[in-house]
Parts: sequence; structure tokens; C-alpha cells
Amino acid sequence: MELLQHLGLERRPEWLPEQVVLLGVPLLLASVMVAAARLTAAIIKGAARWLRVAWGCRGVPAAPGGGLLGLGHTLQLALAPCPWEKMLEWARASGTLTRFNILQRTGLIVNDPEGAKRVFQTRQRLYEKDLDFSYKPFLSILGTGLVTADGPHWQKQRLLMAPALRIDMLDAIIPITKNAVDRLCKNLESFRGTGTPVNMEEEFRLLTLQIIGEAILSLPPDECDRVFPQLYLPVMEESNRRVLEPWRQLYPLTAYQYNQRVSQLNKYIISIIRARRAAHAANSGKPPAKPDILDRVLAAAEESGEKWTAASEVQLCYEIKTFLLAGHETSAAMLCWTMYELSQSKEALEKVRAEAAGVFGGKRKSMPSREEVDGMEYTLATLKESLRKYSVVPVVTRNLVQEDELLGHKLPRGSWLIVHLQGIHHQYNDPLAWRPERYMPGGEYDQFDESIRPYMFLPFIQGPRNCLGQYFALLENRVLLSVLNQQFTFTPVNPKESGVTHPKVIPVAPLHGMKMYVS
Ligand code: HEM
Repeated sequence: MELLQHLGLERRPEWLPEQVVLLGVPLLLASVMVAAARLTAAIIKGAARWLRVAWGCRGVPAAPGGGLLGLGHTLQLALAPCPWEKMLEWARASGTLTRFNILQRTGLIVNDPEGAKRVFQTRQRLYEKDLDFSYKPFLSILGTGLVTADGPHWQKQRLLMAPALRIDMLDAIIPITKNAVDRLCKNLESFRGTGTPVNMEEEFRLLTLQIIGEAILSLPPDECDRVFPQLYLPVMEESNRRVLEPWRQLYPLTAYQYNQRVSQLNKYIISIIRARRAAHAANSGKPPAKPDILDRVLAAAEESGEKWTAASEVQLCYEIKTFLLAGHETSAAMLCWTMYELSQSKEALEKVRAEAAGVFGGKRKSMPSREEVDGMEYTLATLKESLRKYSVVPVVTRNLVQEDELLGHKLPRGSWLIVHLQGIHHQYNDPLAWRPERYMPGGEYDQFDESIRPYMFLPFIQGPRNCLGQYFALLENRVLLSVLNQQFTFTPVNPKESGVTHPKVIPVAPLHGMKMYVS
């Protein structure tokens, strides 16, 4: 109190309200005016963009309907059982490039391999990632990790991360996968012939998560089983739900739990990064005998000579979460659909088993080499055919940052593109039939003209931003398919129900799970 008197602050109650009015009101008014000006500027900018794009794209054939109450195609899309199927229906009615409107936003559906080539490869720099749409709910987890980065930052990170998945790491994937699937087989033994179904979709998700967890961080399986279902899987599930229900982020309890889990997951990963850096330093920077992806990225970061900072740590944490996300659900969906199709085709199953016998069969104790697994041509074709038929990532979106000409139409800057991978995958003969032979030498895929052939199979897209884990996924899954089908026969409890795809969630997995009897 004496101190307050000394400072003259004991009179505070007498003058404070007046000062607050004199200073506070203008300040409040000023901030309201600044906020209003910003909002107006944003509205004008948005309206100008809308006008520019709507006017610039007017020559592109429009999707049917769409005049209703100025809502464009919003209601059609919102009420459609599956948004990407609806877009495909429009594209089929209108041509290779189709225009639609959601409220006042113009979207362009690209349903043509030439168009995909231009977007992904020839003019890739003009077509940036569209973070506002599908990735927005994941940004708080993936931050500026590879999948959600753009521009020079993405280029730098891609150069840093890509070597970690090169040849010698791919060699390491085989034993990691084989050990993981052997553990699953052991568990499945207790269900063999019991008539108790197993939800293989769930098993595959945990299996691919264990594999990627070990490949990136050398996490033992029980640690994966302890940490991921508690911290990681609920966060991913909530993010997935927010794609189509963005208002969920306003639910206070859900948002609180979500943020708590993201922060615990970050702490967990950062503690691993710190321990690993300390181990590297203690070992004078020498890599361990069996380096995982984290060891390789840390070594590459050290070699680059760039100073390690708190920001480097946060960035690496984003990359690890990106790899965890990108590397398990997609792989599990591909495995699930292939197992399902094999359960429906005796002939294909026999061929997969015959290849497996050559590589994993007999009394063989040693691990197969990568060349041996690479040689499993038919098994690979079954995986490719599932990726084509089910298109686990059915659409990929991009924003055009400069004017360009696409499929004969001049498009303005700001155009929003939806490359319909499923639409392109279903331009094969009898597209809903599952025929691995399409991808065998001389098969249907080889018959496409060389100039478009790579763009007729786009599960991993193409070009500089193609999937960094595609070889990882195809190698891992050849091992999984071989071992599982060699040891067991899987029969869906309800084949019709198991074949139904989820209409709203990407990667596309079975809507009702994949309950199977094991014998
Ligand atoms: C069947 C399995 C997989 C499928 C279908 C798949 C599909 C894709 C697709 C379509 C993209 C491009 C997304 C876009 O541009 O918006 C992508 C990017 C990516 N994928 Fe995969 N993926 C699979 C497995 C994996 C695995 C196993 C990993 C990691 C080990 C991985 C890591 C990545 C990364 C890091 C990117 C971003 C690349 C970049 O932008 O530079 N993916 N993936």
C-alpha cells in the first residue's frame, strides 16, 4: 500500500473509470474499425476472386442442374450419398473438364489422363495443394509436414525426407513386415476354424500402424499398441469426421480432448527425437547398426550443415506425424480390398499362393531378399488392381496460381481443381470387374498410349509431388498378402456387405468393416 501511495496509485479508483472511457473507447472503436476494414477487404477480395473465376471458367461445360436459389450445386452435393461419386456422375455427363458451383465457389472436375498429366507433371508448379478443403482438419496435426507444405519449404523438406525411404530402408521393410505379420498370424491361430469372425479391417489398421511405427521410430509392437490407440487414433478419427462436419471443432469438450491429445502426442514424439539426438551425439554422430527413418533424417539434417533449432524439432515432429498418417490407413485399405477380392476369386488366390510358396515357402528360415519380393509380379498386380477398382484416394484437389490452359480451356488464376483419380481409373474396360491381369505384362495397362499410360494409374498420383511411400506400401503389402494367404483361408461373413465402400471417408475403406472367418 505504501508503495502504491509512493507511486501515486492509491488514487486509482478515482481516476481509473474516466481514463478508461477516454482511452478505452477510442481504442475499442479503432479496433472495431480495423476489424471491419479487414473483413470488408476479405469480402471484396473473395468476391473479386469469385467473379474472376466464375467469369473465366464460363466456357467450361457445367454439371447438370445447379441453378437452384443461387446455391449452385451445393444441395445436390450435400444430399448425395457420396460426394465424389456425384462429381463423377457430373463429369460423365459433361466431358473431360466439368464446372460446378458450391455456394459461390467454382470447382472444375478433371476426368482425363491428359488433364492429370498437366496438373501433376508438365505444369505442376502452377497447381498448388488446396489446403482449405480436404486437409484443413488435419493442419493442426500435420502442420507444415510434407503432405501439407508448398513452395520452397516443401521442396527443401522433400529433399531432406526422400533419401530416408531409399533402397536400404526398403530392404529393412521386409523383416519389419514379416515379423509384424507373423505376430498377427499367431493371434489369428486362436480363431482358426472356431466360427468366430475377426474384423480384419481393424487388424490391418493396427498391423500397418505397427509397421510404420517400427520403420520410422523403431517402436516395439507393444509400445505401438499402448500409445497409438490412446493418442493418435482418436485424433485421426476426429480429424476425419471434421472434413464433412467442420462444426465439430466448436464442441467444447471434443475440442478440449482433441487439443490435449495432440499436445500429448507432440510431447511423446519430441521426447523420442531428443533422446535420439542425444544418442547420436554420444556416438559421435555415427548411425546405429539398424537405422530407422528418424535416424536417416537426422543424419541427413546433420549433413546439410543447417543449424538445429527449436523450429527444426517442431518440423521433424510434423514430418513424423505425416508419415504415420500417410503410411498406414491407405496401406490398410489396399490390403483390405485385396484380401476381400482374393476371398472371391479362387483362381487369383491360387496364383498368389503359388508366388508366395516360391518366396516364403518350404522350410525356409532366412528372410527373402528385396529382389525376390520384387519378383512377385502377380501379387503386385492384385494390389494395383485393388488400387484401381477401389481408388482408396478417389480425388486430389489443387488451386491454380497462374492462368493456364487445360484440356482446351483457358482457366483463370484461383481456379479450384478436383482431379478425379477414380474417374480415370474407371476408364478401363469393364471397370468394376477386378482383374489383376490388367497389370501383367502385355495386359490392358500396357495397351494405353505411352504418352498417357502413367496417368491411367494414379493411386499415388505422378510427378514431383507423387507419394513418397509408394514403394514402401507395395513392398510391405506383397509380404503381408503372401504370408496371410499362405497360412490361412479368409471367408467374409457377409460378402455382399463387406464389399460396400465407405461413401464419405478417405482413404476409402469398407463401410461395415471386414468381418471374416479364418480357417
Ligand atoms: C496404398 C498406399 C498409399 C496410397 C494410395 C497413397 C497415396 C498418396 C497420394 C494420392 C498422395 C498425394 C496427395 C496429394 O498430393 O494431395 C500421397 C502423398 C504422400 N504419401 Fe502416400 N500413399 C500410400 C502410402 C504411403 C506410405 C506407406 C507413406 C510413408 C511411408 C506415404 C507417404 C506419403 C507422403 C510423405 C506424401 C506427400 C508427398 C509430397 O507431397 O511430397 N504414403 N500419397
